Amino acid sequence: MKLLFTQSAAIPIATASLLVYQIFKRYEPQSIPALLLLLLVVPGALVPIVQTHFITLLGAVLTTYISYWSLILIFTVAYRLSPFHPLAKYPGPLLCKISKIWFTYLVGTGGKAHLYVYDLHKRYNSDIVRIGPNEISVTHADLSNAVLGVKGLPRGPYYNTRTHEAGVSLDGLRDQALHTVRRRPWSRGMSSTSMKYYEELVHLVVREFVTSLSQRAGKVVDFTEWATFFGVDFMGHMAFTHDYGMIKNGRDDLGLINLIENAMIDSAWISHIPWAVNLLQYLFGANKSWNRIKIVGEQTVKARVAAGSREKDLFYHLIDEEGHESVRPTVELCAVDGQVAVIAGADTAATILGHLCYFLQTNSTYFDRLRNEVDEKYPHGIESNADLAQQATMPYLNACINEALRLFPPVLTGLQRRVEEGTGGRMIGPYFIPEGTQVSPWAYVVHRDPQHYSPLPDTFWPDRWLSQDTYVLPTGDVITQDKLVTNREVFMPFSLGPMVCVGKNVALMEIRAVLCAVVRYFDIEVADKACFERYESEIHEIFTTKRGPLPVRLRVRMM
Ligand code: HEM
Repeated sequence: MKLLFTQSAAIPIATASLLVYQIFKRYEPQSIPALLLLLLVVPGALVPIVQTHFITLLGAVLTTYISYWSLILIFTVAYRLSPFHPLAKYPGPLLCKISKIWFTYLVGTGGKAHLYVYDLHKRYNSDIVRIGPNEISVTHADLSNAVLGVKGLPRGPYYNTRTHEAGVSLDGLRDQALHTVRRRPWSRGMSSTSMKYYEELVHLVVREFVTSLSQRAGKVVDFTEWATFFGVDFMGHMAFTHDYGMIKNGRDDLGLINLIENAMIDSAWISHIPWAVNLLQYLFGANKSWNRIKIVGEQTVKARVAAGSREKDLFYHLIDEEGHESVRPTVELCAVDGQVAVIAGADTAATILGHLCYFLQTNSTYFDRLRNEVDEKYPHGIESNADLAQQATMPYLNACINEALRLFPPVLTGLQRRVEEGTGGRMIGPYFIPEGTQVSPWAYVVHRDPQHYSPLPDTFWPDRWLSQDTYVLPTGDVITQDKLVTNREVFMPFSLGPMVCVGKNVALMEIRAVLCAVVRYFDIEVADKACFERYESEIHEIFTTKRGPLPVRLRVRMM
């Protein structure tokens, strides 16, 4: 009687799986045809070779496929855990070393990956921890130079998901040279002349925001929701001269906010396993929310193109109306980039406004200090002094904003970069990082590292951003300046270097303007204490930030 599985059957299967494992290790194939070929066709081709060693065809098929796949897995895991792996000397949890699937699971099921990475750095007491087989999180100060800086690293495969039918959006471009070219129209859209125009828009939308909230004075409003109304309406005006009307109507008729949130949730976890994107989309249509956003975006762009360039909004620059570029970008690609602006700009600015409402309401001394500064600056109301650039010089206002951005950067995820093959590796401070490694600095983790921000790195304490000789800590203790560490070099809520947020100045302008207006014109009363108490625990990482409600009652103070 023939044996079920003899040595002569095992040799071809083991050899093929070892070869295919090497292909996976070296080339990381991601296309569906390549995956089908390597995972289904190759073992299928082995069946006739080994079939004679089996009693039944079914036995041959099952044994071949199962042992082929198992061997590939065993080779993979053994190498990743072995001392021969190039990242072997860096600490990290076993499951992270074995596969990125564990980390993806954490992102997809809990939205608390930022806390996980924070804990890992504490647990291993290390500047570098392994969060994937070929990925590290880094907190060393040199990240601002060696990872994100001008001579830093290109983006990693996390960004592969930002490929649309019309092309790759600016925020997904991994090729540094191409990124520089594509960023040019954006930079023109952020010039000082453009900023003057956006300043008018900020005034317009802030005025509408204050008016609409005054009409609801005494009633409960959710500040998280209203901040998002502001963010979306402002970006609509800025990007497309389009009014989404959320502030005016006090609601989101298009359901755009939910769509954006769902799209971010989907891409937050899928982006960690870019090799599976095609498969997941094919099997589960994992792109549904993005497709809906695309439809809404296309309608906005159609209306914008039909209306023509009445104003020099961001789209005017993206579409290159002034003809600066030798090759004009397509309307479709500009539409994608314009939508990116709305998605990247609306929710992030709103997030920080919500965080500020939370922190200042739970620390009334900070709120009072801020109000004193604003009242002093605007004794006759904000309209009397319309130059928003002056708000950049208000020390306490900016200290509060920086502190909120430090503790809860709206882009909560790590900004993945990659040491490309053929570069010979990269030094980050004293650490050698081999080729083929994904390097992710997580602003949330870097900003809470006591080597960069101390004392009380986990506490909201705006004073750390002020320049003084002595400081009174929230604990009541007094420290001198030499005991304070505030490392501005690694302050990265907007990222750093050539891929720094292109909307940083606009974002700061809006945030300052809204915060000044709210503090100047309203008394704020917490309407549901429980929501405020659980606010921090309801913060979830979805690339950006998913946050809970902040129900407040506003009373008009003075106009
Ligand atoms: C508080 C508000 C904001 C924060 C915290 C923020 C944060 C960031 C961060 C961290 C990045 C880098 C992301 C990465 O490399 O994956 C980024 C990129 C970007 N942001 Fe912002 N952002 C804000 C507001 C805005 C606004 C208002 C706009 C639009 C006008 C905008 C447009 C963009 C774009 C287009 C990119 C991609 C830049 C590039 O690839 O060159 N952001 N932002």
